[in-house]
Amino acid sequence: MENIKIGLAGNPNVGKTTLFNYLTGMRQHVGNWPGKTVEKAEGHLNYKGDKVEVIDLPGNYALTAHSIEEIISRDFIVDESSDVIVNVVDASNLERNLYLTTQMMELGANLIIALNMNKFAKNKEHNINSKELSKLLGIPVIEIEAIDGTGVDSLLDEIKKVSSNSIDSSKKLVYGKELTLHLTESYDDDGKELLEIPEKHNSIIQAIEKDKNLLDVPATWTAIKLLENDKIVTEKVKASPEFRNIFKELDSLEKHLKDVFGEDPEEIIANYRYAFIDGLIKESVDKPDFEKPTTSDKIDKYVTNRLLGIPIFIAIMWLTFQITFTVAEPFQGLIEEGFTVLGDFLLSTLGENIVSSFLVDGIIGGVGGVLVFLPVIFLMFLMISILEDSGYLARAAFVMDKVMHKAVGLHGKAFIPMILGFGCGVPAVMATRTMEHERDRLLTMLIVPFMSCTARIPVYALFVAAFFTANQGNIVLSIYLLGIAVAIIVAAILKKAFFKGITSPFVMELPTYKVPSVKGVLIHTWEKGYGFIRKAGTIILLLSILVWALGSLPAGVDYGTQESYLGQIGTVAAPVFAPLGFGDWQPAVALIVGIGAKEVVVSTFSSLFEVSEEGEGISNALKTLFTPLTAYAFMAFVLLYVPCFAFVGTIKSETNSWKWPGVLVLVTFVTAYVVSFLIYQGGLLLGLA
Ligand SMILES: Nc1nc2c(ncn2[C@@H]2O[C@H](COP(=O)(O)OP(=O)(O)OP(=O)(O)O)[C@@H](O)[C@H]2O)c(=O)[nH]1
Ligand SMILES: [Mg+2]
Repeated sequence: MENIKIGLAGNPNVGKTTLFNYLTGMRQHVGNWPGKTVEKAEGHLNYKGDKVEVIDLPGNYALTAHSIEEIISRDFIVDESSDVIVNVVDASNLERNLYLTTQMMELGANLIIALNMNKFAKNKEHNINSKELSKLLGIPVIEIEAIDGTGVDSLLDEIKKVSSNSIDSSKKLVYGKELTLHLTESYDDDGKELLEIPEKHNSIIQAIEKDKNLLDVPATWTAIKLLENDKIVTEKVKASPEFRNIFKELDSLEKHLKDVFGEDPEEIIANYRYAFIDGLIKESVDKPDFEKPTTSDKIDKYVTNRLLGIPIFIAIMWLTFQITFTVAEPFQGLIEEGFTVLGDFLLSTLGENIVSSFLVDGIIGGVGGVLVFLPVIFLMFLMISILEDSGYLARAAFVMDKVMHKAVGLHGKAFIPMILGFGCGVPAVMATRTMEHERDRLLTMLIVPFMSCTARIPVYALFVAAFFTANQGNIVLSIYLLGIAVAIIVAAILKKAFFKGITSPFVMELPTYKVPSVKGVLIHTWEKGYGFIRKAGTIILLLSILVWALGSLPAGVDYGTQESYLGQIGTVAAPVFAPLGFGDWQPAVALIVGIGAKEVVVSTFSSLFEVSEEGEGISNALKTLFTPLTAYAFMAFVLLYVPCFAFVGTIKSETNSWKWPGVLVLVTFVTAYVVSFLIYQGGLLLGLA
């Protein structure tokens, strides 16, 4: 029994994780937009008596040192003792995909190409001769269909073959006479001198070859990376005793290339890569001279249209909320009734004492108060999963990108994280890893929390049911749009004040539309929904118990009254919120505990009111504290202030300092305060009180 370690590498959104899941039977996140996988995942399978370890890598277009996920993939190929790299390639975008392939070939990786999405290539009338392609590249090319496992057995057979008989994939790579002369290594694999290279021509290679420590990667690769100004490789070479000589040769080669081509070395290398790919495609792919617009192109003519894009985006969100709130309502009522019956039963059997108060006020009031919104949350996740898997979510990001790039100058790659922020801010922050510039990345992290995450939905659901019964969906839509508008404004201000500088343009790739599979959508919905249930059983439960304890102490007070510790804390904090329209102690307490997790705003209210308003329901209790205007200001505050502990913690771990979490807390709190203030005071002026 052998142990074979393989890595799945390739462009974003080509089906690496789909193949990984098929191979390992695991359930890593798959979705129809680029940049889902940001960390590598590991799994394994047994195939014909061998153990195959599989590593799913984040997608990338290049192997430069520009962003974290590129470095992860590169380090994997360079450092880890993998046996085979399976390059998953989208057959319908062969040209672009092969650009990464050439860079892995520069590394001499032991490569196999898994040609995926062949159906989409056929739809475009691209006929790929994979045998020819394989011959030209000097590496095996296997056609697969990752989604149903077609061809996966042949792929595994090939992996087994190649793992014990490795291929030097750099062999067939040619970069024109000029570069080839300068970048060819002096010795071949067997240590035989390659005599045909004229003397002095490959002197940079010879200089690199003098330091054995630099030879864990091909010397040619190091030279290319030096020419490309790669930060990490440059640092590594600087540490070499040979560095003076190497940089001297680099300088003279750079000058030479500039003289000959009149371009930067980086461009020259890219041009050569494309020329190589161009040749490959001409030889091995038969495609029509004029590409017919695909169905995706036809849909995109409207969906990403300059004028229609935003109205369509808003219309889809509107529909999402209408469906969510209308369908969820009856189910919500059922769960509510269930908890009421359970509470009454506990009270009648246990009588009024500390135990029944703990169970009824603390647990049922707290956790139950949030679980009531399970149907809304699940429906919302269902809708998001459908939008995500169909490919629309990437379009939404694209449409927002156009607006924000013009208005704010924010980097295009910021939009996937922002759209993800509608689900949960934590993965959204992780997704900022694809951004090259630290400044863009930090700015994006600071505005992601304004995208309304699902944890806030219970708060909206509670308030719209009480104050805006007839327009629930519309009001929630307006809150979401408010979040987007605030994100744009805050980004513009921060950018002007602290994050000056030009942002590099970025062309966002739009995945092909797909009819989402029922199974895929249900799996996604469940994965997200399960996260909510787990949260109810952990942080929400803990904070509910804390609220209950503070509401019951000091000994002898009536639960949840102003005399309790909870009431005292709220009374001290309440004046801060008075200018925003909600100056009572209960909202103040709810907001304070809600810093832990937004759902706890709801659990706190339900825990406080379930008893004091016996049977009247929490809606009626809220009506004594809020008017529709102050309720709206309160929802806006919940939308905009510090998202939750988990978010702050993620910022801490992603930036490795306490500075940015501090900035985040400040920015979100100030923004929430200012916006709620404007809503309330503006509403008063308009006579909406
Ligand atoms: N029709 C079809 N769709 C596929 C196939 N393989 C993957 N997909 C779909 O393509 C999309 C992207 O798949 P992923 O596996 O998440 O892609 P990835 O390469 O891991 O993407 P990143 O993690 O972003 O780099 C998903 O919507 C998949 O369902 C395939 O063989 N046929
Ligand atoms: Mg993936």
